[in-house]
Amino acid sequence: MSARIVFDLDGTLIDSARDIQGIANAALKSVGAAPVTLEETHGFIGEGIHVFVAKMRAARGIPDSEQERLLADVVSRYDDAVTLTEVYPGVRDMLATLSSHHQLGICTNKLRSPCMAVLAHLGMGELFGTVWGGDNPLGRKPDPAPLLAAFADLGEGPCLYVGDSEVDAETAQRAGVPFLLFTGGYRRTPVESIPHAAAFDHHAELPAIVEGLLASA
Ligand SMILES: O=C(O)COP(=O)(O)O
Ligand SMILES: [Mg+2]
Repeated sequence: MSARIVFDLDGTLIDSARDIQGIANAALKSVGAAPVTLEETHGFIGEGIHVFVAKMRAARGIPDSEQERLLADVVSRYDDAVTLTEVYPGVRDMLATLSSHHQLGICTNKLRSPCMAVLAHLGMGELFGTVWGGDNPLGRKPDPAPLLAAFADLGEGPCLYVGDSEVDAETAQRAGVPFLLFTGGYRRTPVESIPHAAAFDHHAELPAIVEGLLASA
């Protein structure tokens, strides 16, 4: 049975935290603040770049009045922040396998422009029938609207959402679709506390999980 499978991006298909840390620290340097660590960066990703910058400011005691200036600084560097990003092990084979039977899409809170830039840089731009970024007019995850729109773009068939975070799990729940949790991304809480239909540690596991869920649906 052909299904519609939508993926989150940061922390799910790609490990982009080093690039995001780099542009965050360039912005922090411009206001004389100390850099953020990779671990802090993981904790700030997932709710869009506005929230990232707000959390980054809070961690360094930078006032609200600096939000827009820092946000503009980070966004201005975002399209070029691709060189340190890595595709998680097994992702390319997994996508090749799934795309031969199913329709694939992306629903991320990353802005659409850097999302398309990093997908193009990694040679993955052609695999997805639809891409919804965090600056779409319908809303941002955990609002289910962009996820539902992504599924609608992909036509017919059962729906699955694959992500790495608490926000993704809530989005799937609100959209009424099964959630598949990649445990190796940027989640902040234990796997057991994040609602999921299935969890996996390596992307090579995903095609069999998908077929199992579709067979039992
Ligand atoms: O917070 C972001 O900018 C993007 O994160 P996501 O791809 O995990 O939705
Ligand atoms: Mg994510």
